[in-house]
Amino acid sequence: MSELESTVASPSVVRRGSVAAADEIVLAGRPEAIAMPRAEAALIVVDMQNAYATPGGYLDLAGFDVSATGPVIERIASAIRIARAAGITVIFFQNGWDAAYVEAGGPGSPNWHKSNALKTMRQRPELHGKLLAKGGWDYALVDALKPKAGDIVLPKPRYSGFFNTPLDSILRSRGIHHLLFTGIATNVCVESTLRDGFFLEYFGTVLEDATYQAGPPAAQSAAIFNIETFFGWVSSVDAFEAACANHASTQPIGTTPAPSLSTTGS
Ligand SMILES: NC(=O)N/C=C\C(=O)O
Repeated sequence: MSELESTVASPSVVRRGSVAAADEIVLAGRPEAIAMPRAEAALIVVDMQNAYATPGGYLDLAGFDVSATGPVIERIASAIRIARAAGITVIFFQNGWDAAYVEAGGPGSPNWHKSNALKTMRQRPELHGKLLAKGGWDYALVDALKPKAGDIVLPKPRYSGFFNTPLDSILRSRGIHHLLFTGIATNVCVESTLRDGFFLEYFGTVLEDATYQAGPPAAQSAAIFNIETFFGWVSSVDAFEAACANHASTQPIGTTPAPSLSTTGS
């Protein structure tokens, strides 16, 4: 038993309410399995744009390694397929700004100083107007992950999907309390959105094999540690698929089996 496990006693399955809904799924995860009604869950696809996932896009041009994003794109495509088949709302985010970068903020905004896209464009003026600009290739979602009718697509101007977007009101109006996260980057926009969701009383779970970091592998590990330990739960695309395949379970509360998810692996 790890030091953390010995100090934090946990139930085997976390459930928001005390009653298991008929459409409940139980997702294997860490530090516990987590139960959620499908009608109260949304799959969040964070910033799967050429900027973040394609060679020649912003992250690549700014010096971040995006060579391993192919399998992540495939797993996100699987998660989207599973969610749609299970009737779970799918929400795509697209990060960026208007072509004149008014929404990015000027020197009075920390975003102007910290955004590596803006910094890259200042260093390489020939890129001005290309990175994360609405309407351009860099801003576009990758070809393999295109929204379908019924999905929701939200632009966002900062790392958190809750900031200056209608996400909270969209979720509240639909009675959604559980957010399943995929996308890039785990340690920036995924973690920022999951953290803000935590403060707004949303239960956040990251499907870790459907995410990828901006930076070294340690950035992924640290984000996953933070989420598992402080802000939410960690699961996988396979566990999501298994949970949705088993959603017809009629077991009464207290006897729900707690699927296990190994703490080793990606
Ligand atoms: N989508 C993200 O996580 N973005 C990370 C960095 C940036 O947008 O500059």
